[in-house]
Amino acid sequence: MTSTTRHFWAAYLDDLAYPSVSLAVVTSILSWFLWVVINGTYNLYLHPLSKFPGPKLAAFTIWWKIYVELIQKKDLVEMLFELHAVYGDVVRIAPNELHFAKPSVYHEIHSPRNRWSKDPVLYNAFAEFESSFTIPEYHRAKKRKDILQPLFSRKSIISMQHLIQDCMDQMCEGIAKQHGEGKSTNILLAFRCLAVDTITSFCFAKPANALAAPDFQAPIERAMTLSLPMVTFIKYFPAIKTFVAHCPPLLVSLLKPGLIGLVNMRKTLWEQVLEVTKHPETLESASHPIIYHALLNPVSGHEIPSFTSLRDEALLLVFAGTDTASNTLTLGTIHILSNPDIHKNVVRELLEAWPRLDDTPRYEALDSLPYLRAIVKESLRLVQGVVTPMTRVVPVEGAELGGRHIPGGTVVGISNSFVLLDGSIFPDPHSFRPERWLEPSSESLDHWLVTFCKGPRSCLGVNLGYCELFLGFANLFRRFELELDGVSAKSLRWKEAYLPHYEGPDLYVRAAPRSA
Ligand code: HEM
Repeated sequence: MTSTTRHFWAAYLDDLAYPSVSLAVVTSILSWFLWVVINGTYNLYLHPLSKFPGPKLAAFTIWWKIYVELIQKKDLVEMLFELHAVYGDVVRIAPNELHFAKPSVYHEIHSPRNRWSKDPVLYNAFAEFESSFTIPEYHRAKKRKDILQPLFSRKSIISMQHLIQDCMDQMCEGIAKQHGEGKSTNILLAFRCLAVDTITSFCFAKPANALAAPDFQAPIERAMTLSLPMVTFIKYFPAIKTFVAHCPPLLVSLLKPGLIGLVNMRKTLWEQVLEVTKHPETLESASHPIIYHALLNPVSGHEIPSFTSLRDEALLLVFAGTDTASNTLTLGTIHILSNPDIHKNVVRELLEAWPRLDDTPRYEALDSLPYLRAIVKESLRLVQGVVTPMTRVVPVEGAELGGRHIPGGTVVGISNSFVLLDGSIFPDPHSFRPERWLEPSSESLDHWLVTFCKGPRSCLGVNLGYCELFLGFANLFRRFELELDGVSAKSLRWKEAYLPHYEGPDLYVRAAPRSA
């Protein structure tokens, strides 16, 4: 024993005789260490998942995954591809979590027959209270989604498409104005502003007015961009979420000035919730049906959500509908402009279907254009929607996945990337090839287009999403002659932050308005 260790133990034994703060600290650390070792040993050798392959450290402790994501700053999905190459189709990536690689397992996990819960660890990171997105249990989430579903049905979207077209018109005016000033357009910013105004005008009849910001530099856009990467931290350290949610606006603006747009947006949404809950009669003055008509309707036989839950529902809808749609439009636009043949084909089809610029076609007409349809699908495929595995919890009785029995309580997932980038389903999967959706056998591909997820927890906003994509591509490519300004499809770089989070250079596009 060295003299230092001798000294430590002597002090420790002294403390035992005369308990003190230092004794409490040392005892807590030793107990914690002992607990980690006992728990880790149980996880390795006795846990129901101990027979599944994977890195030993991942099986031992959740800290391995935290280390990879937060310290190494590696994308989880990138690591998953590496792990499957070593360990095969099923990998244990945390003490109680399995990830699968076979695309067929996607339809087993997200089967319409399943009533599985969402994994609370992941989904609690998104909001403090309940919303259709974050309620873990199927039955409770279904009740909430059933209330909202009619508003987001295809019929409802078709009847309210003028709201979306109004946002398109405003975006196109902004782009034309930039052209008039001799500027190129940052197309990602333009689409983000478009998406946030569309969702806020559709859901609340209160557009965020992001499209009115000069050069699409809207504070709300900036704030949403800054806040998304926080999800990766918050899922492991949920206390951060509570801190941020209760932080006085002044402190937020001092700590992270970019987040002030979010503070303002929350304030606006919450004031509306306060107004409609206190004075439901104000809903009569709304210009069209909004989410509160459904959520606060006592005759529908549903429980009326609490004030806090309504608040979080509103905020989550804005987040769910903004980056998803704008990422898809951006990725598609940059790929189309990087491929002259694809560009020519889509413009030719649009000029035929939309001969006079003043006669803007309706969504139903655009939806039937085969090449535009192929563009929309290929953009959805390559953008992938959500890249982090959308984890679900296997019910107590266990389940068969990929031909193996999975014990009840296991957290299971398969990232969208393992389906949408699978070369046996989509040959040359990293290339943007709309033609793949036009080939005779392409109908069977729809089964694998999982960008909106599948099953009972699939996207509530799928119809609104499709309408935005068809109108977005059609308006941009019909109304403008476009070319890339110093970027290409190779510039597109994304980092995983649950969604793909754009990290590449600013995506400038020169957009000259067509005269007819
Ligand atoms: C291109 C556009 C969109 C894509 C690719 C997309 C994709 C997805 C995906 C993959 C999920 C499953 C998430 C998970 O379980 O972790 C989801 C769920 C959801 N989406 Fe979308 N979405 C889009 C647009 C929208 C829009 C416009 C809204 C607005 C209403 C919306 C609202 C929701 C909601 C509320 C859920 C939660 C459903 C549930 O948990 O049962 N999405 N979306």
